[in-house]
Amino acid sequence: MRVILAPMEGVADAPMRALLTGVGGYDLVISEFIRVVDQLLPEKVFYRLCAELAHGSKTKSGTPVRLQLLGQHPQWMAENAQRAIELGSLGVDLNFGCPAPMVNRSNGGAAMLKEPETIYRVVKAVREAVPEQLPATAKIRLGWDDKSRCVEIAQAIEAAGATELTVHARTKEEGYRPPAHWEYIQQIKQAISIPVIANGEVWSREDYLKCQQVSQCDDVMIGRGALAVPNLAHVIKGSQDKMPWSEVLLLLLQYSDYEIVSEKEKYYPARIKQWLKFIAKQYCEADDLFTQVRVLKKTPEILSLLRSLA
Ligand SMILES: Cc1cc2nc3c(=O)[nH]c(=O)nc-3n(C[C@H](O)[C@H](O)[C@H](O)COP(=O)(O)O)c2cc1C
Repeated sequence: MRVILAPMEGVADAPMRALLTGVGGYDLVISEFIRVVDQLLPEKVFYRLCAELAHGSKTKSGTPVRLQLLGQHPQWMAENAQRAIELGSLGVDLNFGCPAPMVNRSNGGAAMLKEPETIYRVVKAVREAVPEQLPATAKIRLGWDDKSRCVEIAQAIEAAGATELTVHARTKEEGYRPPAHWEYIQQIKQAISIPVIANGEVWSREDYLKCQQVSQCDDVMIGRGALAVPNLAHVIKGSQDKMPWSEVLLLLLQYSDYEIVSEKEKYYPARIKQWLKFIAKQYCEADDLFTQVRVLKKTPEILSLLRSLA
C-alpha cells in the first residue's frame, strides 16, 4: 500500500509538506496546483509553488514530490508539463477536480468533468510531453453534479495514457460534505487497468480499512486528515498510534522554523491559526489553544505561549 499526501492549495505548501513528511509514513506528495491558462509560465512560478524542485523534487526527509498542473488547453498544459520536467519534477499530476468558482468559470478544474473529451486531450498532450519513464497522472472528482459519467471520465484518462488515477469520491456539488462515496471508486477500478488511488474522508485507520474494503484500493491519498493527525500516514499503515497532544504541540513549535520573514511576514501566525482549525477536528485541546492564539499577531508571542504549554 502507498499513502500519498494530498495537494492542498494554500495549506499544504512546501513548509507544511516538509513538516508532515518529516513525521513520516508518506510514499509520495502532490504539490499545490499551478494554474495554466494561455502561456508558458516563468520558472519562478514553478519554484514558488513547488520549492522542492530545487532539491531533486524531494522534501527534506526524502519523500518524492510530484508537481500538479491545472488547466484546460492541451498545448499550454503540455508546454508547462515539459518545463516542470526540465526543472526536475518527478512526473506531473493533473487536477480535474478543483471547485474554485474562478477556475470553473474559465472552464478549468472540476468544470472539465462535464467534458471527458477535453480531459482526454489534455492528458494525451501532457503524456506525450512527459518522458515515458516518468509518471503522468490525474486526479478527479466523481463528476460535476452527478456521478453518472465517472467511469467514462476514468476510461478517457486511461485511454489518453495516464499512469495512474486518484479519485476524490465526491462530485463538485458535494464539495467536502461527508460521506465520500467510495463505492464509485470500486466501479472505476473495475473498469480500468491503471492503478487507482482512493481519496476522501479518511481520518483514521478504521476509515482507511473501510475505504479499502469498499473501494478495493490499497493506495490512499489523505488531505485534511493529514493536517488533523500529523502522523496519520503511520496510523493508517498500522505502525503507530495517533500522536499524543504533547507531540502535536512540539510540531506546532517546530513549524516556526519555516517562517519566511522577508517574503511573508505573517506567515507563521496566519498558518498556525489555519492549521489549528484542522487539528481541532481530532484534538479538543486545539480548540482551547486556538481561542488563545487567535488574538496574537506576532510569532514570538505565539511561540512563548506554545513553550509554556509544551
Ligand atoms: C484547503 C484545500 C486545498 C486543496 N487544494 C487542492 C489542490 O491544489 N489540488 C487538488 O487536486 N486538490 C486539492 N484539494 C482537494 C484534496 O486534495 C482532497 O482531494 C480533498 O481534501 C479530499 O481528501 P480528504 O477528505 O482526505 O481531505 C484541496 C483541499 C483542501 C481542503
